[in-house]
Parts: sequence; structure tokens; C-alpha cells
Amino acid sequence: MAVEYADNPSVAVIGAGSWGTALAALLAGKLPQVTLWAREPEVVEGINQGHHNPVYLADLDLPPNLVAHQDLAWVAANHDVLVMVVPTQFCRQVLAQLKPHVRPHVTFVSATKGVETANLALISEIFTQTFAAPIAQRTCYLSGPSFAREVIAGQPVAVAMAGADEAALAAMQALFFFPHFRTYSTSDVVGVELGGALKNIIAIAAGISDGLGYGAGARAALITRGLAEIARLGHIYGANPQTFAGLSGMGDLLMTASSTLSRNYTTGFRLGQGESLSHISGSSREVAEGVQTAASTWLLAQRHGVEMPITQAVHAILFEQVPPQQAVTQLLNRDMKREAV
Ligand SMILES: NC(=O)C1=CN([C@@H]2O[C@H](COP(=O)(O)OP(=O)(O)OC[C@H]3O[C@@H](n4cnc5c(N)ncnc54)[C@H](O)[C@@H]3O)[C@@H](O)[C@H]2O)C=CC1
Ligand SMILES: O=C(CO)COP(=O)(O)O
Repeated sequence: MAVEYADNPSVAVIGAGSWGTALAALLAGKLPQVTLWAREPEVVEGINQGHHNPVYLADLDLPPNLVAHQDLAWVAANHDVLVMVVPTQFCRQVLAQLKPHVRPHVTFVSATKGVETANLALISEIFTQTFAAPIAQRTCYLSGPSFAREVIAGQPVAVAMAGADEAALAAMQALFFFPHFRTYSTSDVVGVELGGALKNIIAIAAGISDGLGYGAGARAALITRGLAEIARLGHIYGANPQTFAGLSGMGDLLMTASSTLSRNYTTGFRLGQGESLSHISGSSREVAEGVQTAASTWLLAQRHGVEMPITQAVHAILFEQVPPQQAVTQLLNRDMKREAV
């Protein structure tokens, strides 16, 4: 079935955390109205009555044509484009809930970055396992260096949109294209997904390094060698190696691994300073996706026999009670290597 894309499709964003709220506000800049599905009643009320999300990015004003809704079935049934922005570990269950209600010509855009722990699935695999081929094939994947707070503030950013269906990809690129939000298109779905998901692990590593008091050289080494191990896993999935040098790869990794705006970097920094993971996780309702993605990626690395020493070290610190300093020593004491990826 060929889908006709209107200039002003009806769009709903599913998930009203920081990124869902920012993307809904962005789209509200060009559409008459945008719907935002939120789980939390106080978020729905805050947005509809005061044009604020009281839980995520609570200090920022939201546009009046952004309307929040709590009924997932209604939202799924009444929109042509659904932008999925729930954290990775909830993605499968939310998709299963909305699936019976979607329009046959619906197009999904996923803006979630992570790897599922239960099934070790990428988000595109969750879509393929949930929906029939035409809907899964049309789904596009938005990734790249973009902090919610900067996007709402209208600061310039550039991101990547990946998709396998050329018509859907062109339409979603155009929908998400603004002078201050430049969206580049690519057909490399797994490359874009893996870059966006795995950079969060490396951002935790960079934060740990900074938290331990190491310098810019150590951080640059982690970023560069981190990209090498992301590309090694990407090879197994058939990703285009050039994608990792792009916005969703090096671009997002550089930004996330060097900014205090990043939840993943900050989680690492606090670990490096000696705080426990449970204390850090308990101090915020926001997610640092790299924590769960380190668990799933380390299992994937072992399953596929891929060398991922930084992921292994982050996993050891997060889940095996290895002190950060000891993990660094183990990382540095490995054999000499050739630099090739
Ligand atoms: N915040 C940012 O700047 C960016 C975030 N992302 C990605 O967007 C995705 C969503 O992250 P954020 O919007 O930042 O989330 P957040 O950390 O700001 O908010 C947490 C979200 O999880 C939802 N949630 C909690 N329990 C749930 C459950 N049982 N079922 C369904 N949803 C549940 C909350 O309703 C809320 O929407 C993540 O994959 C993140 O990596 C991507 C780019 C930028
Ligand atoms: O993915 C992000 C930026 O591109 C957001 O990073 P954090 O989740 O670490 O804040």
C-alpha cells in the first residue's frame, strides 16, 4: 500500500519525558496542533492547563498548540504519524498496547536510543517483531547529537533520520526539518541505531574518567577507542562503517561524552566520584539509557565474540561491583594492539 503524505499530517508524540516533550514542542512550531501522550496525569494536567511539563524540563515554557493526552488507544487511533520516545525498556510494551488501534497507513518515527535487556533487541527489531512488514518497513529512526533543553531553546542542531522506505524517509525528513534543526537522511537504520544507543555507554565511561580526575587525553582516548568498538559490533549487524563517522556516531558520541547536560556522562562522573549506582539512579526520574544498554551490549559482545573492552569495564563497574579505579587499571593493562578497527 503506497502511503500519501500530507503537508500537515496529524502527529502524536508517545512519551512525555524530556525528549518527547522537546520533539513535540519542535513540531508544534510548524503544525497547527501536536498531541503528546503522557503516562503521568500530572504531566497531562500541567501541559494542558499551564503549558509546562511539571516533571521533565519543568522550567521551560511549551507552546499552547501542544495538547497532552492520557488515553493511548485514542491517540494511536487518531494520528497518521506516531513519534515513539519512551525509554527502551518500555518500548515493546507500549507498542503492543497501541498496536490494535493504529491506522493502517500509520508511519512511526522512533527517537529512542538503547538496546533492550530482556531480548537484546535493537528498537528496529522490536518494530519488526511487533508489526507487519509494511508498517515496520516504513518506520524511521531519528538520532544524533541533540539535547532536549537545547532543542526547546531553539539552538542549532543537526541530526540523522534513517529509514528503509524512501517515501516515508523523505516525508519524515521534511517533517523534522527546520532552519535550526537540520535533519539529514540515510538508509543505514542499524548503523544509526547502534551509534545512538552505544554512545551512551562510552559517555558513562568518559564521565567516570573525568570523575576520577583524569584529563582531556583520557577522555579523547575513550571517545576514539569507544567509537572503534561500536563500529566492531556494527560490522556484525551489517552497518555501513561510514555511518559511525557521522552525526549519529561520532557526532552524538562527542557531544554526550563531553557535556554535563548528558544524564549518561553525569551518571559516570558521579560513579567516578564514588557514588553508588543505586543512589544515582534513585535521585532522578530521568533515565540514563547507557546503564541498561551496557548490560545488553556486553551480552551481545560475548554472543558475537566482539572485543569491547570499554563496554566490559563499564559493565564491571555498574553490575559487578568493580571499583572504577580498578576497572581503569584492568583496561590499561591489556596487551599492545594495532590501531585498526
Ligand atoms: N533527553 C534528551 O535530551 C534525549 C533523549 N533521547 C532518548 O529519548 C528516550 C526517552 O528519553 P527521555 O525523553 O529523555 O526520558 P526522561 O528520562 O526524560 O523521562 C523518563 C520517561 O520514561 C517514562 N516512563 C517511566 N516509566 C515508564 C513505564 N513503565 N512505561 C512507559 N514509560 C515510562 C516516563 O513517562 C518519561 O516519559 C531515551 O531513549 C533517550 O536516550 C534522545 C535524544 C535526546
Ligand atoms: O542522546 C542524547 C543526546 O543526543 C541525550 O543524552 P543523555 O541521555 O545522556 O542526556
